[in-house]
Amino acid sequence: MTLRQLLNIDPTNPKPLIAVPMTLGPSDKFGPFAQALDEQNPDLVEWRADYIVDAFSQDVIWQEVKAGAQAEVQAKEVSTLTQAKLMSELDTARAEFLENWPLMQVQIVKELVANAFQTVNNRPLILTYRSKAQGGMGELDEPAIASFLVTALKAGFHFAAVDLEDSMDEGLKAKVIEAAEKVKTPVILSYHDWQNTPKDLADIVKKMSQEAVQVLKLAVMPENEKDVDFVLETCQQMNQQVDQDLIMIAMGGLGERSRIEGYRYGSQLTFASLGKKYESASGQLTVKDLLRAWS
Ligand SMILES: O=C1C[C@@](O)(C(=O)O)C[C@@H](O)[C@@H]1O
Repeated sequence: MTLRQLLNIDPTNPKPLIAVPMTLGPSDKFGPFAQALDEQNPDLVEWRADYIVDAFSQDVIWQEVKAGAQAEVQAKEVSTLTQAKLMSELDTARAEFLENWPLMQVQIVKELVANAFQTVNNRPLILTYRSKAQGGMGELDEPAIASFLVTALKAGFHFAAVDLEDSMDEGLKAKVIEAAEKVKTPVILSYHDWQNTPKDLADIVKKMSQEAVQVLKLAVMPENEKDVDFVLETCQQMNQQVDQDLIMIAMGGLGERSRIEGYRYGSQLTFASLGKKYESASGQLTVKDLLRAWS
């Protein structure tokens, strides 16, 4: 099944799918992004949740709750001794907070997900949380990332696909895959190398294909034109050998042509940006430049 068929997006169109990243943080304006989306109308949006979710992590929210409680105590006209006593009660408050956190987290994630779907006007949305180690902005640890993804998948909105980092702990990966299966959301297993183009790229693809996922995505950094050819040729070759749909990208300026020509080698989706300020990886073209290159 092609990726277009799998995601049920205009299955007869011979061109690859175009996905634009939504890289909005808590203080960014969502309106201009939504407007650019309407104008450029890509097939999918990739919600890069790592740009926003960390601002609502357990740690951050606790610091806010604590600061609020401290300010309240300080505003009270009580003796220093009473103030000290009230402050010491913060420990109990912390324990209560931790107990309530799972429910709070569900509520927070629901609101973030609802907001993401509203911004993209219910277009097909890929759920992605990219960790710093894999070139993203996210600093949550792996259990927190897995918990976020599972909670987001269960939030009552249908994601077109969920991105899962191949480097994640096997047990946690299995939890996300299980949650995705339950809500019938395909999983894109992702591998990134921001430094090199690994010589054993084909073996990496084969190993990734052992997982119970529907799509494999590999984005690597080429050092020369040969590396770009190597990525494209490996994509073509692996298409014959693995069941999953493939997305293979050579990043950086050198790799630009892989984003334009990749589909001729069987790469079924290409990432492009709604404008330079929204790009999520080096070498990404704007949707306009990509369409120009194809015309
Ligand atoms: O994995 C990828 C591919 C990507 O890194 C790129 O090179 O276009 C962009 C990311 O947003 C996406 O999650």
